[in-house]
Amino acid sequence: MPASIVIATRESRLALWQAEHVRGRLEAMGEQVELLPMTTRGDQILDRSLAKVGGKGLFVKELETAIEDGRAHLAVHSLKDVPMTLPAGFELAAILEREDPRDAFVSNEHASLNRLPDGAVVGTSSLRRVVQLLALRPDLHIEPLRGNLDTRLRKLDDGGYDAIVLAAAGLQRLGLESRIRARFEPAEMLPAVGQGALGIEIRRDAASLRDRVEALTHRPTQLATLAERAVARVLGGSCSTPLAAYALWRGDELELAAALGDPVRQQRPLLRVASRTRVESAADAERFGASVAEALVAQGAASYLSSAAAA
Ligand SMILES: NCc1[nH]cc(CCC(=O)O)c1CC(=O)O
Repeated sequence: MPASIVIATRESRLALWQAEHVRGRLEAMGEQVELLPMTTRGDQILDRSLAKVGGKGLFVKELETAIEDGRAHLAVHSLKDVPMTLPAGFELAAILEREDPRDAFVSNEHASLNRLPDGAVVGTSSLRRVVQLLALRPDLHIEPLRGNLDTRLRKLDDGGYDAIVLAAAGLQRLGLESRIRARFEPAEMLPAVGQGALGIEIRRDAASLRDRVEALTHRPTQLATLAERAVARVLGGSCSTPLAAYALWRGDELELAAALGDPVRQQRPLLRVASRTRVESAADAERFGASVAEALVAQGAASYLSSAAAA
């Protein structure tokens, strides 16, 4: 019996829930597991938009250092926070079954986006959510909203916003489902790449650990999210790119939808692509995602993306 597996985790309630969830799954397979909680730069910086301070990688870097140093063996991430290309020497050893991928409308006074009064204030710092909210309701005032889930809910309750938008999966994991007033259908608010799924990161040279962990992979989620991640990778997306991509199984075919907004001219019409094909392997999924990215390029994605570079 090998020694216990150490999971490096952020200390937010959501990160701890996710790490505990994976601990439970591994223990059910007979593994011994310990958690190593740590604070990351991304958790410390709450006053600036993530896009400006270095992106989502900020939440991941310290965890990777702990794995590199041998203080921990793996990290559990919300897949949507994992950069499209991992640093050399790391890989995703498992992708767990996706939970609710949708975005949630959260408000104390209002039942849904459609019922918000003209000019209402909606909180989100996600450019993906901003451009899709404005496409649905050009009258809205969007205000930045950062912090972990509890912080964002407190800022709503303090009266700074009429409504906020959060991932349903995060709220559900923390037992905060009752805060959800409405769920957006993917057709109106397309989820982020990987939203609702968990990924397990290990060192690429940890072959025996990979063998022990990869049994947690849910193959349909893995293929769907590989396709989504390929869209973002081919477009060269970062978190300053208002990109959404969501893949859904229809029998043995994968249906992949993607939407791209302009990060600067946020009212510009979104570019949208939806396509469906048979997917049987990781290579199929990545090719499919790349073809959807190419379709966005054919619609003029470059002019949307160069807006980000100029900003
Ligand atoms: N960006 C932060 C983040 N990363 C993962 C989730 C939710 C859980 C998930 O999507 O798996 C959230 C909160 C949110 O976007 O509202």
